[in-house]
Amino acid sequence: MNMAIAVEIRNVHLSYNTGRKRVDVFSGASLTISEHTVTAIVGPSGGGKSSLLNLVSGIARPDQGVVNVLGTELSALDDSHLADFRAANVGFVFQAFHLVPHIDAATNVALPLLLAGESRRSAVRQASDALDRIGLGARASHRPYQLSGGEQQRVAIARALITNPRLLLADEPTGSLDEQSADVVLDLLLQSATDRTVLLCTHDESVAAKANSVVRVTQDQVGLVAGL
Ligand SMILES: Nc1ncnc2c1ncn2[C@@H]1O[C@H](COP(=O)(O)OP(=O)(O)OP(=O)(O)O)[C@@H](O)[C@H]1O
Repeated sequence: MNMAIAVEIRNVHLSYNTGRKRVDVFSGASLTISEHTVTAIVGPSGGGKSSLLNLVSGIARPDQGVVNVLGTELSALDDSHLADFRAANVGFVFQAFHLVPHIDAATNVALPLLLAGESRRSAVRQASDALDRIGLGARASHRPYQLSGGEQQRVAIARALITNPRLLLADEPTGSLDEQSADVVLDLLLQSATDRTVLLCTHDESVAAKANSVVRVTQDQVGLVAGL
């Protein structure tokens, strides 16, 4: 099968400098991810899973090497163009949901559209439709603290997808959920891959087993262990 490439990482070196101490995370990592696939990123704590997502989103810049995302070489973009690229192409889901606490679910989902300049009326209508589609229509006017963890994560996914990004990055999206809620959230993420490329970090083997590909990240090594 000839698939387009969504992410290409070539000979990437990444280190963090904290005072006098330097942490080398990647020393020549390479990886290719096909479009419209779900890739699980697994590996030990501290191995570099979040760092890999940060490279792909441009939040972390490599010391050396190429990070090409959706055909764009990220090192060619300055911070402002990188922020535009991210807003247009990348959705994020985090383990801790990161919903804004004092606004309701519909407004949380509408936020990326409001930030992109859409009218409040149109943004909230689209957000309410998105919540309907994932079975949370009746919760649209609830604030995050009035929702279960699984419901909050579904709201966070709706928010990440509201701009229809080509790439969805999820960092331990099921890590703080019970098994049943985790299954619902994972299904939502998997379904979303029909229209986009999904990368998710996970400690959970059963989550990784549902992905198309599994990438193992250990200190200094990034490698495809299964899949496309
Ligand atoms: N901002 C930073 N400054 C210094 N070191 C950092 C920074 N961010 C991450 N590191 C270090 O880089 C290495 C990789 O961290 P990273 O968070 O990418 O790992 P991870 O696989 O996602 O870990 P976990 O599963 O525990 O979340 C670790 O040794 C970590 O301590």
